[in-house]
Amino acid sequence: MDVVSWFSQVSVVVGVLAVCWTVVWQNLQHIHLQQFFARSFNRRARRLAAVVDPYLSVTFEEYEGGRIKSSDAFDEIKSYLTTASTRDVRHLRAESGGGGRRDAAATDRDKLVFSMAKGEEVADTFRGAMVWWSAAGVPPPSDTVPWSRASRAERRFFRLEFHEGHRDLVLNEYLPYVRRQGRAVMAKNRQRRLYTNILREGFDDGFYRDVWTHVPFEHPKTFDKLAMDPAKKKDVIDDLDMFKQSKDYYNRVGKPWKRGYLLYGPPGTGKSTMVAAMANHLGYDVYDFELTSVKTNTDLRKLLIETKSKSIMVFEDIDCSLQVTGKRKSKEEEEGSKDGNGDDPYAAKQKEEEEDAKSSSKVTLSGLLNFIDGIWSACGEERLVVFTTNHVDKLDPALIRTGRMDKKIEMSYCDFESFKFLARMHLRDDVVEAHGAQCDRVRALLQEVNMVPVDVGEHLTPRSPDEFEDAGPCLARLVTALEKAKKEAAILPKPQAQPDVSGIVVDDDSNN
Ligand SMILES: Nc1ncnc2c1ncn2[C@@H]1O[C@H](COP(=O)(O)OP(=O)(O)OP(=O)(O)O)[C@@H](O)[C@H]1O
Ligand SMILES: [Mg+2]
Repeated sequence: MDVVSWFSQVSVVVGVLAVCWTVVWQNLQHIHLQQFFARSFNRRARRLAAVVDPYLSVTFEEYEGGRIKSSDAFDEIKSYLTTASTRDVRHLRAESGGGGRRDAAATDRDKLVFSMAKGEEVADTFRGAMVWWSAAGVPPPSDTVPWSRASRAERRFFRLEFHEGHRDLVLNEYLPYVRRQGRAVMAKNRQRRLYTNILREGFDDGFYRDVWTHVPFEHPKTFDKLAMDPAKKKDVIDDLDMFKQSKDYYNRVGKPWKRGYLLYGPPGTGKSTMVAAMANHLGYDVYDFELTSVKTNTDLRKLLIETKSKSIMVFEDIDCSLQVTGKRKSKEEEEGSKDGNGDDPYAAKQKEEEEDAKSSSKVTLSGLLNFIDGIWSACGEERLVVFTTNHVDKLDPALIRTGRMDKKIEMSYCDFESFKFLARMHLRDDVVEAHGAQCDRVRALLQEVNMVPVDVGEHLTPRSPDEFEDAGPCLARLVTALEKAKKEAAILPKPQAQPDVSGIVVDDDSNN
């Protein structure tokens, strides 16, 4: 007799016993000795069950903690089973893996990661103990909200079965081993991701599966392709490296392992590009927070809870996303109306539309401050919070004080060093030496006019294959553009330099 049919016969016997017990129990309702019989019968039934079915099981559900957060254990087990299951299982689930890593070899990019499909079972051994994993899913309860896709999703889980005699080994040693191995597999197959939060109606049903959507993160920018002052660049890279290695330090001082960066400067100076370079340098995922799509502080917290460790949380153009400009904003508005701007119907309409867009988000400054360093900010670790802005002077000082924004980096207009860097990147390594006269002219002009790196790069981009060989026309285009900008600058007032906020220290009185 094989094991399966033996078990099915045993199950029948146990089933019959269970029915008998129910009948006896119902008939004992009115008998005085009910409690005595119940206790002793239960004890014997448990012993009998242990003899006929000495197997225990542990279930790992995909969502835990009241279904707020996807379970790390579930993900780790899923990854562990990719190695254990592929040989023995007939039905597999396939996902792309490894392709999001910039260092991934071309063959890695085609790689797929397999895991067990629902209904499959696989055996595993650990120090002589045999265990069985199965993948299953149950339909959602019938009373879920009909329009919410998340709530209609199946509840997936893994079940582990093992002999009672291996209880301690499995619970205390095998499962921690599985989680460690799973994490290692996840790190190996990790496909870096760029997440975005999209507005979802009706997701507030206790099941927050879809608050983030993602695509593979494949931005090609790295620090060695970013034009900025070499000393400043080195400082940023050192700071990032230090942060990555500082787990013990953060533990020792009792601070959540995270760091805030403020990138500020005119449009086109490389702030967003710097975020991509940071993510590539650290190997982190990027969460792009679109605050205008976040309705309330509570929704912002839900988004935070669903972010994973080793990630960069970016708030682009923070001054436009939210009313974080504090009292200064209303003062400006007052001044604006005094200037008579209110008479311009086009400007008034545009302003109204902007206000409408902002008012769809009820995220407040204090909500954002709490997000950065409130009690919830400590869930997860190894994360950067990055704000970018074109108008650093408009931000509420509480938002950017040290401790919230630990490092403030100004991205500025192109200087001659940055020009040489961009010229070598876009054209040839020897371009500066080969076109000395034109480059000297560029140097002189850059001292007189401001041009952002994106524009310098655009003029230096070759427009025909010949221009790769001879950089003259590209440099000439740049010189012409700079001369034109100089003429215009002579007529228009010079743009104001960004204020220095690097050492700003502000009282923390707006976090209440
Ligand atoms: N310092 C730089 N080094 C190399 N490339 C740059 C630099 N600055 C800008 N660029 C190029 O210019 C383009 C625009 O840059 P980016 O989007 O990073 O600017 P930004 O500062 O974020 O602008 P905005 O304030 O409008 O968001 C990118 O394609 C980038 O490659
Ligand atoms: Mg940008």
